[in-house]
Amino acid sequence: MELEMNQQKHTYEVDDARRRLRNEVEDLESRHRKETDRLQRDKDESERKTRNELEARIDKLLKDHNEELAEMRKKLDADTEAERSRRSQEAQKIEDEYASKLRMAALDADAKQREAQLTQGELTNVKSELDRERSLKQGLQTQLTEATTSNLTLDAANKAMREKINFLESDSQAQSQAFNDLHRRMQDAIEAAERAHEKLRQEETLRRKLFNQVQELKGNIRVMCRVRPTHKAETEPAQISFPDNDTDSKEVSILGPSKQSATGKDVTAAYSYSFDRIFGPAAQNEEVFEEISQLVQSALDGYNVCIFCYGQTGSGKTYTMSSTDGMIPRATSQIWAEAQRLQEKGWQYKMDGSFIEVYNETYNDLLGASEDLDKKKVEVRHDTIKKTTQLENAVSVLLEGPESVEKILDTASKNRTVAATKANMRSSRSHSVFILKLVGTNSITGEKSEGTLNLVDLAGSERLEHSKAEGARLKETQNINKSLSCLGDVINALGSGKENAHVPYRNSKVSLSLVHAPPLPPTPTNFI
Ligand SMILES: Nc1ncnc2c1ncn2[C@@H]1O[C@H](COP(=O)(O)OP(=O)(O)OP(=O)(O)O)[C@@H](O)[C@H]1O
Repeated sequence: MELEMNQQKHTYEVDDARRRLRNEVEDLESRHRKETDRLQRDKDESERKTRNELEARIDKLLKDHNEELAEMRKKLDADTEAERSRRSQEAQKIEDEYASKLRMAALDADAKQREAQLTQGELTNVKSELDRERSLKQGLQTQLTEATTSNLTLDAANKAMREKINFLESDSQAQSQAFNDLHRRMQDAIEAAERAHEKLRQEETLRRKLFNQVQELKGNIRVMCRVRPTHKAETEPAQISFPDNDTDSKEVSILGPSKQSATGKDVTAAYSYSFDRIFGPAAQNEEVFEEISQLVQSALDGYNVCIFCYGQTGSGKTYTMSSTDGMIPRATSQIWAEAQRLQEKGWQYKMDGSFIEVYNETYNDLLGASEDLDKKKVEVRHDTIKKTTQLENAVSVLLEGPESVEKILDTASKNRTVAATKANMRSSRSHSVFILKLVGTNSITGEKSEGTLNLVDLAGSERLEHSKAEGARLKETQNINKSLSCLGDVINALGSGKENAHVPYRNSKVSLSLVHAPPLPPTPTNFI
């Protein structure tokens, strides 16, 4: 029992010892674990510190290294730059030396070339001197030969002269008589030529007078009619006949529309008109000009000539007046040629040309600047004391040859084109007046003449009721009709034949622009 109890006690003690041991082991293990953890932490901390220190050292080392590198690079750059500038200075020096050597060489070459040129010049001089000497020698030789020949000729002439002198001496009285006769005859011939010239001048004055008397006898006012050819577009042209086409060419007959008479017959009325001259559709501008060229001549003789073209729109007024072979170019070239011819007879002419447009009873200068159209105020002024008429504010061109006329017509045509863009059909709705002033003086006879040639292209003459015009067009048509009717009054007054009859020039701008001659009203004026 005691054994059992000892055994049990021993078991308890062993168990207790075991338990204690186990606890101690566990305690030891836990302390060991804690110690291991602490050690591990310490180790980690120490490693981290070491790593940080290492990294900081590496960074510092790297920074130091980079700085060192940058320093070295800077130094290297500076060294390189210094080396480069030293090298470029050296190169520049070499270049300068080379350039100066080149300059020297060029100067040398120039000097050599100049020397060569001088030598060449000298050589040429020597050559030309040699040539001169040669030709001098040749000339001298020729002269010598000629002198020898002329010596022989002179000898022969001398001999002949001696013989002649001998002959003349024997007949000198007869010779001097013949010479005196010849001299007298020559004086007579000179005097006869002088008389003939004088007579010619008198004849010219007489011719002028008679020529213009003939013109006046033909009528101061002449009315001619030109019928233009039918246009293709005209489907029902008027039936016109020319009964005396082969003789006088003064009659024209127009067939009216056919109507039924009271007896039921178709009758066609014929309307006949007579003029001073009729030009049919085949007539060319040349033929028309032949008829008026005598009037143009009168203008040179100091008369005032007006040539009008009147008719409805499209009837051929501009074609007759201003086409390239129309009356204006033809008249001016005839005047130019005639003025040249009259120079022989002592006449000198000054010719001034102006070209104006009368639109809506206002003057426009067709030779002025196109931008001045409808802006610049052109006026006609009469000086009743000086008995002169002036176009104020309008360009007047001195005619220095037929080409000046071309220039005038060209400028006028350009201005008319500009005007046409302002108002459609404006050229048909305006009158244009070409004015040529001709002032002549005769230095031999002392005569003077002052004439004017007016070539007028009138506006189209539509009837108001036919034109169906309204607004601006109505105003234009009224102005045209008024001016044409006033012009008719002027022509009637001039044609009345009454002396001192009042001529209403001032009632319209177009007639006013045609009064040019001193005294007012003008000296014989011819109209077509
Ligand atoms: N005799 C002619 N021979 C050939 N063609 C002509 C003749 N007359 C006129 N013409 C032609 O008829 C057309 C009208 O003529 P033009 O322009 O001269 O008429 P106008 O009377 O001046 O008209 P407007 O009053 O409109 O200015 C033009 O094409 C012109 O070339």
